[in-house]
Order: sequence, then C-alpha cells, then structure tokens
Amino acid sequence: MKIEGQSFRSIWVKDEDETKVQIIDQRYLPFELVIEELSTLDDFARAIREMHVRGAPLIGATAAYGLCAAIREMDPESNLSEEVEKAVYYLRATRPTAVDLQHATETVWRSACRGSNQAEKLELAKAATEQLVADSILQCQLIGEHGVKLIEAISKQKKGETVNILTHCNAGWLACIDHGTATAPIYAAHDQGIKLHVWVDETRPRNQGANLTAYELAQHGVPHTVIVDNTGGHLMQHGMVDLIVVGTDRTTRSGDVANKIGTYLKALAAKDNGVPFYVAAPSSSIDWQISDGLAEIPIEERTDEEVKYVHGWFNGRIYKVLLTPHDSPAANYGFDVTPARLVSGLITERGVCAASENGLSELFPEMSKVE
Ligand SMILES: CSC[C@H]1O[C@H](OP(=O)(O)O)[C@H](O)[C@@H]1O
Repeated sequence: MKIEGQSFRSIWVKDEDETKVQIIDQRYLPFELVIEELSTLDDFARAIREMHVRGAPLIGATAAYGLCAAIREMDPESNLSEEVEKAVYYLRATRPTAVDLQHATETVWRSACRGSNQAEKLELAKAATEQLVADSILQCQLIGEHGVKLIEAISKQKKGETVNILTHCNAGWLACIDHGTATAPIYAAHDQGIKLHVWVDETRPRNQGANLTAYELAQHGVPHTVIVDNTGGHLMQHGMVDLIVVGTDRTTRSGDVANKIGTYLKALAAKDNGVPFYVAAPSSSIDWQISDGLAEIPIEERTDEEVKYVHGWFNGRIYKVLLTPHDSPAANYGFDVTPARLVSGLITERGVCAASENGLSELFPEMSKVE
C-alpha cells in the first residue's frame, strides 16, 4: 500500500543486504514513519513482543524471518536441530493468541529440517519464508475480491447511497504484509468507486484503530470517522452501520473467532440490531486443531502500563501520559472470543462461508480432516 504516494509493505528484506529485514515500527504511527532494521533472533522476538509489528499475518511473517535469522547466526558445529527447535519456541512465546505465529514457524521449521547442514537449512528456511510472504499477500488480495461483493450488494440495496462500515482494531495492511484482511474489501470497493464510509473504533488500550486504521484509510483517501469503542452500539441502533468487518487472530474449525478485545461486544450489538457481522479470516489464522474458542484459545494478557498510559503527539514529539491514579491496578486482556453464532460469515481467500465446521470444510476440505 502507499504512504505519501510511495509503495510500502509492512516488512521487507533489505535489497543490498539480505541478512537485514526492515519493518515499519508501528509504535510511532501515525505521527512518525520510523523504519527499524532487524537482524538477530532477539531483534525479531522483541519486535513482536513489544508490538513494533502486530497483526496476526504480520506476526507470522516476522517470526518466519526471525527463524531464518536464528539459523543464520547458529554455530554450524552445534546441534542444529535442537537450536532450531529452541528458536521456534522462543518466537512462539512472544505472543500466544495469533495462530499465524504457530503456523508460520511450523512451516519454516519443517522446511529447515530437510537440510543436512546450516547452509542447506538456511536456504530452505528462506525459500519457505518467501513463499509464506507471497501466499499471505495473495490471501489478502483474494479476501478483498470475495469481500467486496458484500459491499457491492449493500450499495445496490442502498441505490448507491453511502455504505457505512464499522471495523475494530487494525486488520489492515499494517496488520499484514500488504492489502490487509478486513480492509481489503474496503479498499477494493473504494477503488471501484463505491461510495462508502468507515467507522473506525479507536480500539483501546493501544489504539490500533485511531493510530493505524485511520492512518491507512487517510493515506488511501477512504472517508472515515474515528469513534470511541463504545459508540458502535448507538450507531447500530440508529441505522448508521450497514456492515461490520473485523479481522481475526485465531478462528476455530467451528467458526469461533478470537480478535481484539471488544470485538465480542460489537458482535452482540450487531446481532441485536440485525447488522451483518463478517470476519476476514485468511486460512493462516484458522486453527483446525480446536473447536471451542472460549475454552481453547489462549488470551494474551499484557502489561497494565498499556491501560494506565496513553501515547500522543504534541509540539513535534510523542508523549506518554498517565490516565489513572498512579497506584490503581489495571487489567489488560488483549483479545476476546466471538462465538460462531454471532458471526454472519467468514471471508476467506477461497470465498465467503458460514462460520461453522460445514462452512469451512466446504472451502477447505483438505484441512477439515485434520484431527
Ligand atoms: C489481520 S489480523 C489483525 C488483528 O490483530 C490485532 O491484534 P494486535 O494488534 O494485538 O496484534 C487485532 O486483533 C486485529 O484484528
């Protein structure tokens, strides 16, 4: 996607030195565009853990590159298989909820295992990472192509009047490598000339909506309005939301969806007001091993600092300010689980399906047999 007219991805290999990977450090957006260089395993793990990069597909891609970095820096005389396994679990420990992290490290690990020495393992890991990045970008493009039909249909129903779409957190190209998941249909519809407007949940406590989704939409010229998280219900009661599209960090084989905290409450309000609630779910974020999201999806709890403080821009620099009494404790659950019964449908790279085992197995028959 573009920033000030220049094409960007959220993560990329430095041309002249492929041992270096560069990222947009999203902690500084929308105020500053800071490019960070990652080269060691610790660099990649820190970037995920501290959310320099975030978003399920991007977390997966970053971990894949991180595993390549780990293999590159290994002592060729060490027990490489053991060292690779340690690096995989070190990366997986950075953030527990997004299953893309597990899938991506699994994919690269399996490829590396086919190598008999460090050089071979590194080449295989790099090839698997390049393929994973290409697949992820294609998944997002296809989600856009399938999801745009939902927006087209509403636009037709409204005889070309503005389609009002609500989204939560950032499931845009900054959460992926390019295009985004929840925003892919929005960009596709906008680029087709469909009149639309996006209600952007600020998404406390880290404000991925206010900081990142609003930034993305503004750069692409998409009309949008930032709202506080608790506004969505009121808008839906007054017919001001035609469609909700959100991302996912982990979707179970039965269609339960773990996504940023607050998503479940939006889905409840959507159900109560008859607003279609769709989840943009690339297959990289589907966990075929589990069915009961509430019981089986690990919910990340992060530092209370993220609740107690907020970052903002003033006089040319970013400030961190305290919002609560100094000693007040704060709870910081990063995600919640929306039961499949509240989900109108899943927008995948293979099409739109019901949020159910049958729906997913129709689109992914080869995966539904996984036990
Ligand atoms: C396309 S996945 C985006 C997904 O990830 C976000 O979480 P975080 O910013 O904490 O990584 C949020 O749940 C988004 O929906």
